[in-house]
Amino acid sequence: MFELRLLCPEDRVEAVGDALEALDALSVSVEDADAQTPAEQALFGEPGMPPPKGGWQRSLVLALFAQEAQAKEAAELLAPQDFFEGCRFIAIVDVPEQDWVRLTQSQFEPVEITPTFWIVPTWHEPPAAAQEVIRLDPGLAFGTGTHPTTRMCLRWIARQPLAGQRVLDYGCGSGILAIGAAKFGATAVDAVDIDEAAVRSTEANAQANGVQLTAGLPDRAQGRYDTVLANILATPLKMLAPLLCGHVAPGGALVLAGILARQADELKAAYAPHARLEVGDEEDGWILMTARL
Ligand SMILES: C[S@@+](CC[C@H](N)C(=O)[O-])C[C@H]1O[C@@H](n2cnc3c(N)ncnc32)[C@H](O)[C@@H]1O
Repeated sequence: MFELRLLCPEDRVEAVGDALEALDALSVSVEDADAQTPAEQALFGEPGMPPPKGGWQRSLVLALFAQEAQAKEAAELLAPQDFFEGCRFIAIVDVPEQDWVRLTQSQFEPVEITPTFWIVPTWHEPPAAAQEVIRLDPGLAFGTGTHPTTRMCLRWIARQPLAGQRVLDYGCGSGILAIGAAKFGATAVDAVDIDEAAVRSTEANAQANGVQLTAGLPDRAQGRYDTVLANILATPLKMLAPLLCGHVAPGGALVLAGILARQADELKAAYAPHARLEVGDEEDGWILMTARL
């Protein structure tokens, strides 16, 4: 295995990742180039820090190729092109397959949502107590179950009588919430995201989990839903208030995450004309807010 390593500014990461995948990279992963330094950034924001929009300011893009010639060819093809601007080629490194697999796998362990509901990477056996399992491997889209905001939404899903419901996952990322809703009985699930890579990732993950859903860009959300889930961030959630509430059927549930505890009041105020938001869960400084319309 050969790893092509590039340093990319945040706004080039997606284009470069897509191009490397199109050139037969077996996988593309992204890391914080400033990890372990004072400039290290939290991926999804932390109390007191502005959340990075979609990634780190300086990202290390790591593309794995089966052959060294493929990695060299990819570097040579991409280097002269405009979209490579601002990126710096670092190296092509021979990575022993076993090390790479072990390293990736060691970073993603099964995640317990409830004692009987687990997120399990494909290389792990589900725990014996698991009755509901979402199979998910790390990819480019957000949502592996390791972030508190995702876990709180999944815990909420596990507590609800979703059987027969129409559910919307707005800002689906990997599709983890939409897949969870389908596993817990929702019969019509729409998953939407502004990021096309997230839409593709959701489709692939749904298929791998044997669930039916429709994934697309935000205009794919149509009509009213019994449950609307949106794990985004406080600022877009405030702007989306009329739109999200407009998608909730009378008596339906609205579930919002990606909100820091100290942002509860501003969210309540933004939603007040449409819905009465309450804090439903809290973990590591993040809250889940819900409303019944
Ligand atoms: C924090 S991730 C959540 C992913 C997944 N739903 C979860 O719970 O783990 C937020 C997602 O919302 C998407 N997003 C951000 N702003 C959006 C908007 N205005 N409309 C739709 N999707 C948006 C992002 O592309 C990203 O995939």
